[in-house]
Amino acid sequence: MSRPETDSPGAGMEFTLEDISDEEIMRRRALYEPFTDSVRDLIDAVIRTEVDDATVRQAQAEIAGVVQRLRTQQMDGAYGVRYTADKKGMAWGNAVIGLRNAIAPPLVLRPGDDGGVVTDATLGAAYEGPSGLVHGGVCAMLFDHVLGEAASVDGIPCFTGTISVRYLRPTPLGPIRIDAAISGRDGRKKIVRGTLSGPDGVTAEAEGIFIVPREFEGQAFSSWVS
Ligand SMILES: CCCCCCCCCCCCCCCC(=O)SCCNC(=O)CCNC(=O)[C@H](O)C(C)(C)COP(=O)(O)OP(=O)(O)OC[C@H]1O[C@@H](n2cnc3c(N)ncnc32)[C@H](O)[C@@H]1OP(=O)(O)O
Repeated sequence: MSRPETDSPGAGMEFTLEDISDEEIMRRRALYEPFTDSVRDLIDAVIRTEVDDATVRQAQAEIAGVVQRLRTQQMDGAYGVRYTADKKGMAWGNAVIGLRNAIAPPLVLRPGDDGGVVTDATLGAAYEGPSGLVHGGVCAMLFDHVLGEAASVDGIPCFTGTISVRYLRPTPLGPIRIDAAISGRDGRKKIVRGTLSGPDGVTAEAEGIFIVPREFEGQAFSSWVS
């Protein structure tokens, strides 16, 4: 299956231009958002089902049938970081924000009051580490992305150089919120801080050093905050 043309601005990063109208984006969103949500539901159902063995085997055969049908037409490789002609980001395969990635919660980011970014999400059974609690690696992954978005609010994408997470108390599965903002700049480096909160307040803090690749210096892409 052919793919849209890919642009490689450097640093091993590739962006793929999808020259499509807003109506086409809306059409694809309306198609894939509920489709992917139903797979998220499936993941949750698989973890928590208590049906008998025969029903599990029958469900497995039905899922295999669906997979086979979807495999009849597939793109090569991963989805890629796509954007529209007016530079709207469509990272729909992304592990954290991907609209077409059932592993992603997916996070939806919005600008924060402090020039940073904020997101609210609900983390269910698929994100469990200790019993009833969010996996520490999941917290780190979400921080990595949200801090990365906060580092990139001026439209210049950054790579994570170093990130450290301080787990203050356990994060219960359920509603969470992440806030992040740039706290300092030093040449191509941006220092970003963030917090993860549950219903009873902050449960973890993170600090990261995000680096603008040399090739991107002075280049403006566009805001990724969707
Ligand atoms: C049209 C489309 C719109 C796009 C709209 C954009 C919005 C888009 C938002 C996406 C948000 C995604 C958020 C997810 C973020 C990831 O998950 S990124 C994936 C994980 N990270 C990686 O894979 C990075 C791998 N590492 C590398 O590629 C390279 O090591 C780096 C990080 C680019 C640095 O390489 P470099 O530029 O050659 O670094 P170098 O010149 O040696 O050093 C520069 C400075 O940084 C320091 N430094 C270097 N490495 C490190 C390090 N690891 N830690 C700390 N400091 C470091 C150096 O000490 C030096 O400091 P100074 O001496 O200047 O004080």
